[in-house]
Amino acid sequence: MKQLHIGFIGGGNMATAIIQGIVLKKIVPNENIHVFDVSKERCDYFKAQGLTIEGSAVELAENCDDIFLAVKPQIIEGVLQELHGHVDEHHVVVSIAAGISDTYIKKMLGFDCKVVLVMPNTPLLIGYGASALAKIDPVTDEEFTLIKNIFASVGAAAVIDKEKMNEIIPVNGSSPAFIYLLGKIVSDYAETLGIDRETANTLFCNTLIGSAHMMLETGKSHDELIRMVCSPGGTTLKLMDTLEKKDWKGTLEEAMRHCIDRAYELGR
Ligand SMILES: NC(=O)C1=CN([C@@H]2O[C@H](COP(=O)(O)OP(=O)(O)OC[C@H]3O[C@@H](n4cnc5c(N)ncnc54)[C@H](OP(=O)(O)O)[C@@H]3O)[C@@H](O)[C@H]2O)C=CC1
Ligand SMILES: O=C(O)[C@@H]1CCC=N1
Repeated sequence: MKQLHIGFIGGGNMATAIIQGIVLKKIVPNENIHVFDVSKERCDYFKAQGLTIEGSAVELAENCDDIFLAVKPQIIEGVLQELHGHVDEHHVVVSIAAGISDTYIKKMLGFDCKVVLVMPNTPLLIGYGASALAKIDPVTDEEFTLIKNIFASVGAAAVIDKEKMNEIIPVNGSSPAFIYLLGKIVSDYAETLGIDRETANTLFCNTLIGSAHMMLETGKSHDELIRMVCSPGGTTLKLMDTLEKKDWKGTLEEAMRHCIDRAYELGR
């Protein structure tokens, strides 16, 4: 069987994380992973790992079966203009760009090409990612499974409807930033109370891991889990009351809404 060649246009944060998964799981030999990036530093980095460096997006399309669009949404138009006429029925175009729809990609490439939309996140870098994928006709089950396996090899992978690709962004794509901010606030405040910063960070991060496992594995509802922490007349209730008074829920919902709105603004 012909060996598959997987190409990445853009070799930044997300591409590096996805490539790491492909390399770790030996999905294809390293030389079958192709990268085109305008940054020489990124190209040198991948070359040192035995990957194939391409001189342009067009060259990459000529040498690859799967083409990952891993550049910022703001520059995707130029990349798709370049690719026009160089993508054919055998290629699968995988877009991880926030807000960019399959309709736009197909329009820019000029035909009903194969597109898979993915919203990954940076924890993929260390194998603990969470990615949402949408399968779109005429991608075959076999082609989609291969792409899904790449993301599943570096974390959790869930299939969602393509119409919800923007709505999922605050759930898994952008949420790591919010979680890191939470970690920073907790560590900063603990420090002002005379607690060693590293100790606070270790305790809080392990609390995040443990709480995530409680949500995933106990079968208990979020409310039940909250009740288990809130002793009657105790400390947690005071914490929760304050959050409620400050409309923490409303603030977070608004933040998620603005995140989605921005995806629609970036999108075409
Ligand atoms: N970061 C995240 O957490 C997530 C990002 N995404 C999506 O992933 C995509 C990439 O994001 P991210 O990895 O963070 O971005 P990065 O900026 O880290 O990576 C993009 C890379 O593409 C290079 N580049 C710029 N223009 C071109 C071009 N014309 N051809 C080839 N390469 C080019 C950039 O080089 P230079 O820096 O020199 O311009 C950079 O190395 C975005 O569309 C984003 O929406 C999705 C989910 C999560
Ligand atoms: O901030 C962004 O636009 C990208 C998409 C999700 C995470 N980072």
